[in-house]
Amino acid sequence: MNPPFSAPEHYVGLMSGTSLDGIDAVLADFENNTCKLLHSQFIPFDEALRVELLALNSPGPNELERAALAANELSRRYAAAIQALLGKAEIQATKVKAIGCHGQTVRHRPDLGFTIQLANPALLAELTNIVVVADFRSRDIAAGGQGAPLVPAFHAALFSHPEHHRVIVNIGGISNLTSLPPRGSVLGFDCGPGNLLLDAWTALHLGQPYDKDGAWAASGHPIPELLRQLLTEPFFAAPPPKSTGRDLFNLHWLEHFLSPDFAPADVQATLLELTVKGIASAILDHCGEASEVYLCGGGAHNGALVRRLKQALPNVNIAPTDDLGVNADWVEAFAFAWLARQTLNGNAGNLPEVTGAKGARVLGAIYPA
Ligand SMILES: Nc1ncnc2c1ncn2[C@@H]1O[C@H](COP(=O)(O)OP(=O)(O)OP(=O)(O)O)[C@@H](O)[C@H]1O
Ligand SMILES: CC(=O)N[C@H]1[C@@H]2OC[C@@H](O2)[C@@H](O)[C@@H]1O[C@H](C)C(=O)O
Repeated sequence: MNPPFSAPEHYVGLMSGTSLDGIDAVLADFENNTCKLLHSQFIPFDEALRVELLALNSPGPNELERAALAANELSRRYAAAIQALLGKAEIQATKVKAIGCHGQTVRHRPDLGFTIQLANPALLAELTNIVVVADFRSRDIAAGGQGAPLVPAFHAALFSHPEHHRVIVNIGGISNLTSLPPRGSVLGFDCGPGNLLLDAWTALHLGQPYDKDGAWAASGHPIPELLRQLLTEPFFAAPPPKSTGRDLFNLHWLEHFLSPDFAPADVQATLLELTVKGIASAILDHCGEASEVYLCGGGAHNGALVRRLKQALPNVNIAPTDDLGVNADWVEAFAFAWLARQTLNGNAGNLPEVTGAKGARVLGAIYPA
């Protein structure tokens, strides 16, 4: 039955992920419990902020102060992204119920009981005059969970099908999947690296931020012995719940396995295979009955990667989430708009069966307008 009246329920979702490419902002409407993506805006990081955020992923001098300053700078960029988004949408800030602000992950150590997403939500509330919900992951970790991935609850709400077993795969800096069987519980976990090693190797050797369409990787030949070595990383075989980040998968990790004899293009081809293998094995080992795989995140634009994934999974249909009505570039930011609404409504945002938390929890902290 429809409620007696309905009104738009506008939320903003903000995501700046492990790829460190920039800020994704979306305006969503959840009127009548539907999920509609209305507008989107991407703002790339300028080089200085990108370099500083990357540096803050590892221990360094004076990092407390630098982290606080970077959080302030990031929040000013978030506010600018929201201003552009609302301008495009011709919507006043007063019409937005809340901003779901993921922040910038610079450490993710659920094993040590913490995760850090840089942001200054108080400054963001001050600059936008909109309620901000932030720090979504800490409560799940406090409840014994991984604090990630959090998007599976949103994937379940938006993409489940009564008969088809669907898997949603996000290929961002890290790749993560959500398995949505028609019956039975949702499964979700990080699969391993998505684009972040491919990006780092491309930056090192070509001076470009990423390998467009996977063309450089496609020009090389995977090195079987290197791939075998990389796959000995225990994260790949570990059972879910599991999550990871730059704390593990970074250039230092890769360097342990490299030999000066390897041609850079062949290493890139091997890194592409590593991403493919991480995703394909996760699906084959944990989502056996799945017939449909939908891709989102920037990796969905990497033609070479998608081609190899299709070869590795010949028995499933692979398509972008655009085929389910949501542009592959905006799924994560959309999820954080949805998670903010869950929080304001006093509803849980995590799925304990995914993160391993002791129970369902209302996530995040609310900063009034
Ligand atoms: N045309 C393309 N060809 C190859 N790779 C691409 C292309 N477009 C985007 N990408 C990759 O996608 C990345 C950005 O992906 P995305 O925006 O999903 O990352 P993210 O938000 O940081 O992700 P996450 O939080 O899930 O780790 C880029 O760094 C690049 O590696
Ligand atoms: C700690 C952290 O920021 N994790 C991110 C990251 O990027 C992809 C993958 O690793 C996923 O676990 C998560 O993001 C998405 C939005 C999530 O929580 O579902």
